[in-house]
Parts: sequence; structure tokens; C-alpha cells
Amino acid sequence: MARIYALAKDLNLDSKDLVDLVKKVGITGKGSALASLTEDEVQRVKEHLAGASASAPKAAAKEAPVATPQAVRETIAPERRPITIASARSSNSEKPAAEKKAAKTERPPVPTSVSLPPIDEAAVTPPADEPPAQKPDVRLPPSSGKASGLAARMGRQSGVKPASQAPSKAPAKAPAKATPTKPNPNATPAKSGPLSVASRTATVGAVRGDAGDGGKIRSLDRPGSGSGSESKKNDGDRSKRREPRISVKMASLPDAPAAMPTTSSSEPKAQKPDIKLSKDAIVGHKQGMKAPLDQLAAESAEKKRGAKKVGGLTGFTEKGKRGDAAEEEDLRQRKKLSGMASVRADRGTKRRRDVDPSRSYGRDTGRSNKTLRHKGTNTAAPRKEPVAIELPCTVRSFSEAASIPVATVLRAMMGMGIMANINAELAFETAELIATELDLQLMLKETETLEDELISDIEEQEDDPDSLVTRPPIVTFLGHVDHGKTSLLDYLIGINVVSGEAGGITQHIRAYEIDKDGRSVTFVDTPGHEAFTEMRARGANVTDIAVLVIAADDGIMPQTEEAISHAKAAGVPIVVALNKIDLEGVDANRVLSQLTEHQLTPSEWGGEVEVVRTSAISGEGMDELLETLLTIAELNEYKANPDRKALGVCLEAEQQGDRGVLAKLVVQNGTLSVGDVVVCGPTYGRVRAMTNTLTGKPVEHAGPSTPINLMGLESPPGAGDRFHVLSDITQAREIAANRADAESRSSLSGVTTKVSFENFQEMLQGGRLGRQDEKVKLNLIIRADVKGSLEAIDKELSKFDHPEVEIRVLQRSVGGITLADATLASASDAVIVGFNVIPDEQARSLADERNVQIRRYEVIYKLTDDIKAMIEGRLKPEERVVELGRALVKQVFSISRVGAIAGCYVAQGSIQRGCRIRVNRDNRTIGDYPLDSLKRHKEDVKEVPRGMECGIRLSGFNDIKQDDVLEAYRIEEFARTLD
Ligand SMILES: Nc1nc2c(ncn2[C@@H]2O[C@H](COP(=O)(O)OP(=O)(O)OP(=O)(O)O)[C@@H](O)[C@H]2O)c(=O)[nH]1
Repeated sequence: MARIYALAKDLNLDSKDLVDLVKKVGITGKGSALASLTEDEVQRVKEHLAGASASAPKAAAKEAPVATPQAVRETIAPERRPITIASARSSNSEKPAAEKKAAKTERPPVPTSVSLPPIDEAAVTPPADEPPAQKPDVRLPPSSGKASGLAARMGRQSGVKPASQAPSKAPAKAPAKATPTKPNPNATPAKSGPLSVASRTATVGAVRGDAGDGGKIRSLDRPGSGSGSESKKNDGDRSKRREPRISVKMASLPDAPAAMPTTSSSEPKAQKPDIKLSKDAIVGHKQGMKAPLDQLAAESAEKKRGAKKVGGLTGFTEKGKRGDAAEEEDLRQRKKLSGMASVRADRGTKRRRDVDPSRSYGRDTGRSNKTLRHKGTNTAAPRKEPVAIELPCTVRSFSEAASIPVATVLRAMMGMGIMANINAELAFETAELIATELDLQLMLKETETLEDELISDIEEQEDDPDSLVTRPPIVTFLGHVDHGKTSLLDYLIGINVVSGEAGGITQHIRAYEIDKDGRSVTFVDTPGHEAFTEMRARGANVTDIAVLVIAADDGIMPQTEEAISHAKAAGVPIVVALNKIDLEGVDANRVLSQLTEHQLTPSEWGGEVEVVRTSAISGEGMDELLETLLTIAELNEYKANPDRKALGVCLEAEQQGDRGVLAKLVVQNGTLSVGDVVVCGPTYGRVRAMTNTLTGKPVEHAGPSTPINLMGLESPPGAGDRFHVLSDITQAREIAANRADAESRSSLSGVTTKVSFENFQEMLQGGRLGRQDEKVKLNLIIRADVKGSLEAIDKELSKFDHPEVEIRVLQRSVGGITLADATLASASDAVIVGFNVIPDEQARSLADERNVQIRRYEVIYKLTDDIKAMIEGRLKPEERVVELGRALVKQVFSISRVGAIAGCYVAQGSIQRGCRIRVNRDNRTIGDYPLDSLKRHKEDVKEVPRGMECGIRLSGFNDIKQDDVLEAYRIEEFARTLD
């Protein structure tokens, strides 16, 4: 038995190519490089390869015992590796030195077969604007066999010869007549012509092929390089070998047309100035008058504005005054007066204008002013410059940047149906709308923060390939509670943590580095219980490989499904540890087929997922598990640069009394050392000490993939916060402080939803999701009341087929919306869809905190309509559901002729007159009715706030019961923010 990857190594082939080849040979069920082949199968593969190599050049066949990797690739999928002229030329240089040497010395006199790499036509076809290269007259000796095909292809390629064809140009029986063609003097313009370097060199090579040393291509740029001693030596060689040669009748190259200066099509057309300079002005300017053009331009601009709605400035035509105003504006810009200072400056300007005796206002000015005000139109003088705002932008900062009173901005917002206060944060889109309303131009000022400057630089820093070394894979255990994650890790590290855990449940993320025969693996054990899904999501984010632990007796359970969703969302290879295999009567096949249902087809069934049968009790399969992980790591070549400053992720952190903050970090790249300055999320510090997570021993340096306990941070960072090493502690402090500020701001405003149907549609329309060539993904998590609903939703969703949108259901299950759903939605930018179910308290608050959208539906067509409308770009919600509050039904009073009155306690928000009420029972919405009456102590009231009791009667529903949860909401019409 031999594993495919090992055989690939022996044969010097790519494992993936060999997997393809194995399929081609007709051996099934070997979907991954880790699959094993029997000796028979190995023999079959080798025989196939030997057959393939027979069609490869003889020289190659002599050197490689079986076949060259190139020949194998061509037999598997020639179209997968198109070789351009350039790459064909370099392919020779990529061969091992010995092989190259052999190829030189043992060049066969007459090549009998030529393996042709596919030619990338685009690489050899000259650009359209290039004069067509003339075909050389190519005559080949009849003995050249397949080379004639090559010649034909060469002809097709406008006389281009791929360099890989070099050996065929020095065959033994050359007709003695073959005359080296002199370089045509006409060819020289090619030097300055628009030919691309590749095509130029190739063309020259084709033209001069007979004069070179067996196909060596010389460049016209160095006319002397092909002559002299080298050429003589070649002549000598030729006469000795008497090689057959391609007789090339040199066609003269056409004269390359002189390059014409072209104007770029993107340039705007030259326009006639619409300001006419009078003769006087020009003469005056010559005589020393100042800038007549500026003055005229200002006047012209004034005229144009006057024709529009300029209010107070209409009729203001006195020479030079507009220039003054513009200068003041410029001065303000130059001085960078902003905010209140800018407003004060405006007021000052206005006062000065008011007392300026030279200023005259036309009588009609006042009238027009009045009329405009009456219409509610902005009467402020139009700004010459666009208003530059920075994000985050509040109403106050908008008004300061635009030099417009806050009240005006708020009024404009009210006009658009946006109620806000002076400190409300504006999204850029909203600011744009306000600007349009106020007749302003808006510009987003990109401010380069220290964060952008330093952290982005670190993140974007590309490592020199020479500096990269193999790093241990980071492996995360995921799976259902009690399926054996901790026990497996314990067995691997040889300690027993599981017996010491509170309630036998992992409560913390553990991360250890384990050595196996000189090779290391870093393991991260995540808590299995639902309440810790948050940490699991984080765990999956740092991970290279996910080990999905499934107890063979239980099979796939709800949390296993979640784990699969997390691993898939993280896009990492998944290995299944089919654990507890020691238990009697377990049916491994049942689990394998469950896996297949979840699109994880085991490799033994022809899929790509490795399933290792393990027992944390007997130790069965442990070596195989480690070996599998190390092999996957080898195949994926996880590398890092240990010589750069460290960066990585915090797994968890806690304040340990007066010992300070203890943070568990994983270094992802670089080396972290004691004394380094670290910024991690909204905190920072200097590394005071580090200890090994397994032994607790002090560590001075931690390289890539090393988990470490770190002391020295000012406060505990959050799980999942990234850390970076900086050189200056003041910079670290500033970045941390800015982040803390931003965090508190966003938690206060809390208005931006991460992903919602509305902003997805906007992003889709704006092309801001994904790249053009890949589909944009709408991630959904679906919870429904019954399985039948799930199936119906699935069926409806499967009908959507849009070339640019892919709907991915990360998770679908029956039951109310849980904390785990909100966590997954937050970690994977998903929208939660609840069908006749409601979120529980924890899910609701996490969704609020993380701005996760939860959309609830009672009828399927509404959901599908929404998705359809969104995809088609016509989702125009005209109404918004505003949640008001929730009340618990404590007692129900049935009053004859009145109906059922629910005695309620308002648990959240408030219940308001005129609202609608959703009735929820056992986490399911059972109805939706208008509120009929709302009373407190027999009095009709407008509103009952949180913490109070009240009596509620619903219109058209009397079956209200104790413990029902009543959700009050109002439907508000809102103006769309984008059209
Ligand atoms: N028979 C048998 N029992 C096992 C095996 N692996 C784990 N167990 C038992 O299963 C129970 C749960 O094991 P844990 O390792 O705590 O499971 P876990 O998945 O880490 O659980 P959480 O920490 O709660 O997520 C323990 O009693 C283990 O002794 C196994 O391979 N065979």
C-alpha cells in the first residue's frame, strides 16, 4: 500500500495531478492525495505513466525513468497548463541542472517526436495596432516528422518560434545549401516599433533562426551579438554536424510606421472658452492690469449663479467683490478654519458685507429671498467648494464642515423623514442625501490614521519568498459536546485535563504545540457547549485545518452541524475524527453517509474528506490522525517569515487580580519577543513575560504558529482581536485609544447593520461585493418552526439562479433563533431568517450588539419575494417595522361581551396605543393583531413603559394565554435612502 502523495513524491509529480491521473487510469474512490493505492494500482499507474512518457521527447525519456512531470500533466489535462512563449523559453531553465546538461550533450540527431506545449496565442499575437509581421517562407525537410506540425503552428503564429523548439533547429542532416539569411536592414525599425518584447524577440528569432547556434535567439537590439567568435564557432559546429535545417527565405520586415502622438480617449475634448476677453482687457493686461481673466471668470460665474436661485447675492455685480468673497473662502480653506471657527468667520464676513457701503442689493433680491424661503428652499449662498467630510460624521460635524446652521441640517433631515439630534452619526449615503437637499457638493475626506499608516502596512507587508520557512499547522478541534475533543487532545499531549473540567465541559480555549518526530502541530481546543460558540467561531478563524470530532455512537448532532458550518465558513480543510470507535456496536458507515449528506464525502467513498477512526481511550488511530494532519500541512505548505515583527490573534484574555492581564495569543507570522511593544484590539502594552501554554515555562521568543501566554497588556483584549508589534509605545497607545474610541462610538450609535437585505442590494448594485468574476454571496441562517417549512424554504431558494448572486445557507434548523445563530451570523456576515420563530433573549441582544439583521416571516412567499426583489435590484421597502417593546402575559381575564383581557407586565421597551402585537407561544409566533385597547388601572393610556403592568385587548383574537409573549411594533413609512 502506498499513499498517493508519497507516490507523487517518488515520481516527482504534483499530488493533485497524480490524483487526477489515478482517476483517469480507472481507479475509483481515491479522491484525495491521502488515499492509499494497492501495489497493483501503483503498477497500473506506473504503466500508464510509462505509456505517456513514450510520447514525450526521447531525451526526456532517457533521463526520467517513468515520465517527466510535464508529460504527465499533458496526458492528464493539457489544457490546464497553457505555456506561453515566455514560459516555454524558461521551462528549460527550470529543469534540474543535470537534466539540462544531459539534454545539451545527448541532443538526438533527429528528433522523432516533439511534445508540443499549448501555445498561448495571446502572448504571441502582436497587438492590433502593430503592422502584421510577414510570414517567412518556411520549408522543412520531409524527415522532420512532427516538427512539420510545429512548423505549421509556427506559421499560424505569424512566424513565431517558441524557444522550446530549439533542439529541432539543430538536427543532423541539414541541407548543405541552407544559407544564413542576412539581417534585413528593413528589420531595424522593429527596434522602435510598437512590437511587444516577446513578439519582437520571437519574430527576430524566427527570421534569424538559421544564423544562430541551434536556435539561440538573438536580439536585434544588439546587432553584433550574433556575429563574431560565437557565430564562427557555430559555423564550425554546423559544418561538423551537417544538421538538417529549416531553410528560411527572409521576408523583409515592413517599415514600422513612425509613432504618432495620440491623444488619450479619456481626455475631455478641448472646449471653447465661454468667456470672451475684450480687446481692451487683453491690451490692458499687456499694459500691466491685473488678472483680467480671473476677474472675468468671477463675474461670469456670478452671472450664472444669478440666473439660478442665489437669493441675497442676486444683482451683486460690483467689480472685485466676488473676487473678495472667493478669496475669503480660499483663505478660510488655507487656514483650515473648520467647525465653529468657520461659522464665526462666515458671520464676520457677513457683518463686514453688511457695513460695506460699496455693496448694493437690488430690490428684487428681497423678494426672491422671500419666495424661496416660502418654498422651503435653501437660501444659503451656494458653496464654490465641495463640502469635505470625514467619517464618522455627525450632524454637528456636517454642519460645521458645510458652514450651515445645525438647525438647517436637522430641518433638511426632517424633510426626508430622518429624525435625529445634533450628535447623530450619519452614514455617508445619508450625508450625500442631505447635501443634495441643501444643494451642496459632498466629498469624502479620507484621513490617514496612524492605524492605516502602521497596521495596514504591517498587514500588507509581503514576505520575500526566500524568507519563508515551513510553520506548524494550527489545528482546531470542533464538534458536538462530549464527542471527545478534549480527550483526543489530552491523549495527544499526554495529560488529563478532561477530568479536571467543571462539569466535564471545556470552558476555555486551550492551545498547545505538540511535537511529533521533529514536526510540530499547534492544537486549539474550543469549548463544545453552545454557550461558547462565540469562542469556537474565533477558533475557526485562526485555524489552518479543522478536525471535526464525531462520536461514532452518536453521529452528526446539532452542534456538529454548527461546527461544519463554522469550518466551511472559514474555508479550511476538514478532517473527520470518527471517535469512540472502541465502543461496541458502532456503525461507522452510518456516520459516513451522514457526512455525505452534509457535502463532506469521505475519501474512502471517493470524496475529499479524510475520515480517521479514533479512540481517545485505546489510542487507536492517533498516529494516523497526526500523520494525516501533518500530510495535509505538507500539501498546503503553510509558511511564515520568522524574521519579521510578530502578528497574530488573541484567543482569550483575563485580568488575573494584581498579576495583571494574562492573554492567550497565537503568533501567525513573525516572532514575538519579550520586550516587544504590542497593540491588540483596543489595548496595548510591552511584553513583560511569556510562558509556554503547555509547560508554563518562561519563553523569550515565540515564532510562527506558537500559542503563548502573554503578560504585559494594559487591559484584556477581546477574543479574536488581532495583535501587531510596533516599534513605538506611544504609537501603540494612540492606536489602542483610537480603537477604544471607535468601539464606544459605534456601540453608542449602533445604527449600521452589518449585512442586511437592503445594504446587500445596495452593495450589489454598487458592485461593492466580491470581484467581478466571482459570484457575490448572500449568507443566510434559517430557523423555522417545523421541518416542513425548512424544506419548503429550501425548495423556493433553490429556484433562484442569478449569474452574480449565490445564496449560501450556512445553517438551517428547526427551533427558535439562538445565540449560536447570532454568533455564526456575526462571524460570517449572514442574515438570520426566522420563519414563524422568534429569537431568544441572548440571540436578540447579541444581534443588537453586533448589528446582525434578523428578518422574520410568516409566509414563505414574502421571504422569497424579498430575496427576489433584492436580487433584481428593486427591493424598495417602503415601510419599516419599528419594534416597540415586549410584554409577558401574567393572567388572562375573560369578560363577557368584551373578550379576553391580558394582564401583562412590560418587560422591554413600551407598549403604545395604535401599535400591532405579535403573539408568541413556545418560541413560535402564532398570530399578529392590532392592539384594541391599552389600559392601566382601568384608564385608557397612550403608552405603558417598561416595568409597569397593564391590560391589553387585541382586536380579533381572544385565545390569549398566560405566558404568551406579546411583541409590540409599529410600521413606519420611511424615505428610501438610496434610489
Ligand atoms: N469510549 C470512549 N469514550 C470517550 C472517547 N473519547 C472521549 N470519551 C469520553 O466521552 C466523554 C466526553 O469527552 P470530552 O473529551 O470531555 O468531550 P468534549 O467533546 O471535549 O466535550 P466538551 O469539552 O464538553 O466539548 C468523557 O467521559 C470521555 O471519557 C473514546 O474514544 N471512547
